[in-house]
Amino acid sequence: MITTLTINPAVDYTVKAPELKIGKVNRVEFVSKAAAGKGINVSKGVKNLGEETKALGCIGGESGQFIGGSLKELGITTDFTWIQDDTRINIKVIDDLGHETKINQLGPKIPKEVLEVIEEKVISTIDESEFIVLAGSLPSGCSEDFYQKLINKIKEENNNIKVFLDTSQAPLKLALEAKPNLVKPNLRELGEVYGKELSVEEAVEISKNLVEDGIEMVLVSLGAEGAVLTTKEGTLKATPPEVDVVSTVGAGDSVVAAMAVAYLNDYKIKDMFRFAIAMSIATILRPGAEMGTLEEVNQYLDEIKIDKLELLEC
Ligand SMILES: Nc1ncnc2c1ncn2[C@@H]1O[C@H](COP(=O)(O)OP(=O)(O)OP(=O)(O)O)[C@@H](O)[C@H]1O
Ligand SMILES: O=P(O)(O)OC[C@@]1(O)O[C@H](CO)[C@@H](O)[C@@H]1O
Repeated sequence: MITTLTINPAVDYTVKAPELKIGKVNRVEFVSKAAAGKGINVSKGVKNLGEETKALGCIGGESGQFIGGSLKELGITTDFTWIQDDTRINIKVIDDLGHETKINQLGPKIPKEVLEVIEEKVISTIDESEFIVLAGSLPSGCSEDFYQKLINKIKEENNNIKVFLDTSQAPLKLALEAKPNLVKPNLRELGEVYGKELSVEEAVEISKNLVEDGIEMVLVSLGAEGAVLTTKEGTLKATPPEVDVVSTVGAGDSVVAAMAVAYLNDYKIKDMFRFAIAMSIATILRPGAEMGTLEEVNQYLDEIKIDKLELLEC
């Protein structure tokens, strides 16, 4: 089973403002409302790809109830911890120029006792999980080393379990020291950790160092340019086909979901990467944070170009 933790879930409202005007009244067309947050999106993706998943995290208020209800409808097992304050609402604004403006709230403060309960739930799921995916920002109340400490605890409990991490800024920087099995920053997020804007070549160099330090797989996503995946076997570059994007929200999460599913099913690295990038194409052709389906992924597999970056091989 693939367990996900979303410590800062969200209800995503996606709206269309054909010509978004800053500082003016914008009349928008409502597109969708979805249970989201990075780990929850990963669970939705895993479920669509036919594997068992359980979503952990903390939710509160009406938005929390909406998330619980939506995941139940999708047939996803959950074990959320309730908090007093409302789960945040994130707004995604799509315009006719193809921009997606993302307005993400910080999220409610999580009491210390709730964090302890969540940690216990993560640890107690270890025996029934092959993977634990930790994903998304940390809300206030959570110290920046939350993921780092949690990964250390998980690994102490059972070193065979695979931990996939998708976060950014200080929580990512600190958690790299705990050596999760997979990290999936985008190019900007990786640059933030190293304090500069990175070229793809520099990102690959950093990825190689991280792999040498003991992180099994480093996948740096590059938006429309695809992604680079570095493992002990070397570095691969995936190039997706050009498509008419509906919404890129959750594209990165769909990559994480598909990597976990492919890993669980013993795919070879190249096939795993192709599967994950095909999943991202299936996802960006759907509105809001909707994830692609297995049938759609199979349609795009042959359209993903995978190259070995020979000069940069580990
Ligand atoms: N415009 C696009 N055209 C084709 N593929 C895209 C496009 N945008 C994203 N993708 C695919 O989705 C994958 C993940 O996208 P991206 O790098 O934007 O992730 P991300 O920043 O983590 O996204 P998010 O945080 O919204 O989940 C890319 O590696 C690529 O395969
Ligand atoms: O604020 P965070 O936790 O970094 O990201 C939250 C979020 O932007 O990530 C998902 C897309 O990846 C959205 O569903 C959600 O609104």
